[in-house]
Amino acid sequence: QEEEEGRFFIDDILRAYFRQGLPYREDQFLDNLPIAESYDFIVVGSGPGGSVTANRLSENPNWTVLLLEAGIEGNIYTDIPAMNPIFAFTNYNWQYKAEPQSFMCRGMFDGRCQWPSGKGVGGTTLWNGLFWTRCPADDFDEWEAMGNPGWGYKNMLRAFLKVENVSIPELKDSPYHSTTGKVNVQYPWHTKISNIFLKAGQEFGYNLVDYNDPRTPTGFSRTQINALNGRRITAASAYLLSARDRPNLHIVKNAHVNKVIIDRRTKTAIGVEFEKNASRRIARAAKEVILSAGTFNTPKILMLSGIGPADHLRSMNIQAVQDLPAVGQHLQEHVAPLMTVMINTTDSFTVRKLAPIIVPAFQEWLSTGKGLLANNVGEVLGYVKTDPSLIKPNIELIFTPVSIASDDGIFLRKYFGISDDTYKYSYSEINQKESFGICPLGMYPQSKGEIRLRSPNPMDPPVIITNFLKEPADVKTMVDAQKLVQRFLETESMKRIGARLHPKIHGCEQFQFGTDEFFECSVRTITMQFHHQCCTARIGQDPRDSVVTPRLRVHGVNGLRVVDASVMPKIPGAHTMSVTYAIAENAADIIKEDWSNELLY
Ligand SMILES: Cc1cc2nc3c(=O)[nH]c(=O)nc-3n(C[C@H](O)[C@H](O)[C@H](O)COP(=O)(O)OP(=O)(O)OC[C@H]3O[C@@H](n4cnc5c(N)ncnc54)[C@H](O)[C@@H]3O)c2cc1C
Repeated sequence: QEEEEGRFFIDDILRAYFRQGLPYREDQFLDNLPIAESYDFIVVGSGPGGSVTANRLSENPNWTVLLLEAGIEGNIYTDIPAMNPIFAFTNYNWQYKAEPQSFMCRGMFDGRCQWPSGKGVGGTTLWNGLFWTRCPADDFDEWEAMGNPGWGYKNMLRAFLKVENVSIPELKDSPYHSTTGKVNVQYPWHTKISNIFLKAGQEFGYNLVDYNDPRTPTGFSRTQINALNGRRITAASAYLLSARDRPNLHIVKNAHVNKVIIDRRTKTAIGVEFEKNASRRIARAAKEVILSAGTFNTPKILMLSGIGPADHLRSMNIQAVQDLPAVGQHLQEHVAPLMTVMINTTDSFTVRKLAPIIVPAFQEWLSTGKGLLANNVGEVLGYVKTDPSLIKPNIELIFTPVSIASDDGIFLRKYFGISDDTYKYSYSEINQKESFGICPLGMYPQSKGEIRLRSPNPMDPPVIITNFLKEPADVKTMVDAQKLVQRFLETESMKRIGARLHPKIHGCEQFQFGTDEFFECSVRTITMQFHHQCCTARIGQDPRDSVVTPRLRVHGVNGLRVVDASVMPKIPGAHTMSVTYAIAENAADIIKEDWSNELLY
């Protein structure tokens, strides 16, 4: 009988799902066609970079495109916004970890930062945090001013408008939003406490704004997320589902690319070597290979192919094709302290409160796309300045209706990798007490890390050296940001709910709470990462300091480009997904233009 009931429940889920007009996603990409020997373009990786590129190139019926992805497609659960951290524990995550560092993540297991990145058709958009943010316009103008024509705000805005289909009523007529793109954007279903965050933001001196409008980069807002009717929109659902039946586009999942095959005589990429179903295969590219494997794996594949710092390649016994010292360098990321705020009201969420309502919440999400599960957890954003004389915001305040202590250390602690000792000392006495979280994210960090090969074996994870919080300026910003949060908690709305910072952090006992030393220790101990890794194959004119040209061609190698978050010349003051989509739309135009007259190429 139990089995029958289970069956009934699953059928019910599927029926409700179909009623929403959304196809159930298992086996969307059947992967049952033989792989041809040669295609015009081979795209590696199906995140926003690869999915957009494969879609746009296969719009030309005269071009054949092969998209190779190491993972599999998403499913009904990856569609649920509130479920996102769960997939860190699955095969949808490459399961990389940074090397131990003294600058940050001191309170994590073995002093190592967890560093998730998505593996699947749709890339990291299958289970990321859904924050849809761009950044102040001049971040892109700075990219252009670094010597990269075509990457200023004007072109990026054109690309954002191509990507986006906004369904927030008050933004539909804005010249900075669009209703014709492929990625739906809406506000998430929100909790009651989010209204208090917004009100406190106004009391703190900030307006309610559209943070994606370049005229109002500073202010508070509900988070815009990439979802439709409470369901996640991924790079696959936006860009691949509609294109998967094109006869000239071949999407192959479970295909791990080992390296690019390069004709050493002409220094031209002629194909890729990949593994599928435990056998090693080769596919040839008549025109180009495009790497969209993300900030960690794109430089890894380049180095395995003989493109990278010559001394490092030598140490790995890899014969260099092209000495490019910047491959894997300039790694940047956004970090923040994870701040826990205790309150006197019953507005936050704890495991105890959630347990009895989780099944009804699932049913509500299935039938209406609303409710708790349609919430992306980071539901309000505030773009603020630690120093009023700054010309643009330097901190993004992220408000969550739960804190690290809300779940008894069962789940979030493991997601962040916080060690048992650190958790026990810092949080056990506030387990499941009413609290919420604030993360003041530093938008413009200066510290830089790097990616290196661990070995010449393509299946080995790369070495990730973070170095974040190495630069004193970054530490000062994080200290100032925590003092700013202290001041924020003095607003009337925050005082009314009894908001106060939880003052205890393991390893920081020797410092008095509220001092610079304490705040420095806190961010170095419980370091929250946002996984906005970028810049390891950055655009630039100078091959000594960049990896691809402004046309995204790998310096010194023909027929090879990179289109993903790794090409960003500098980390933008935004979560990086929408920026990567826009980069890829821009890139597709560039590639089409370059091939519009093949004789000129
Ligand atoms: C946990 C998490 C939460 C995040 N939350 C947000 C957020 O809320 N908002 C936001 O804007 N950004 C967020 N990001 C960042 C954002 O998701 C990325 O910036 C974006 O997905 C980058 O796109 P990409 O195309 O460069 O790479 P990815 O999306 O990572 O896609 C790369 C793809 O290449 C595939 N691949 C890699 N190596 C190989 C290989 N050897 N062979 C074949 N395929 C390969 C991978 O499996 C993957 O599918 C988050 C990231 C993480 C990890």
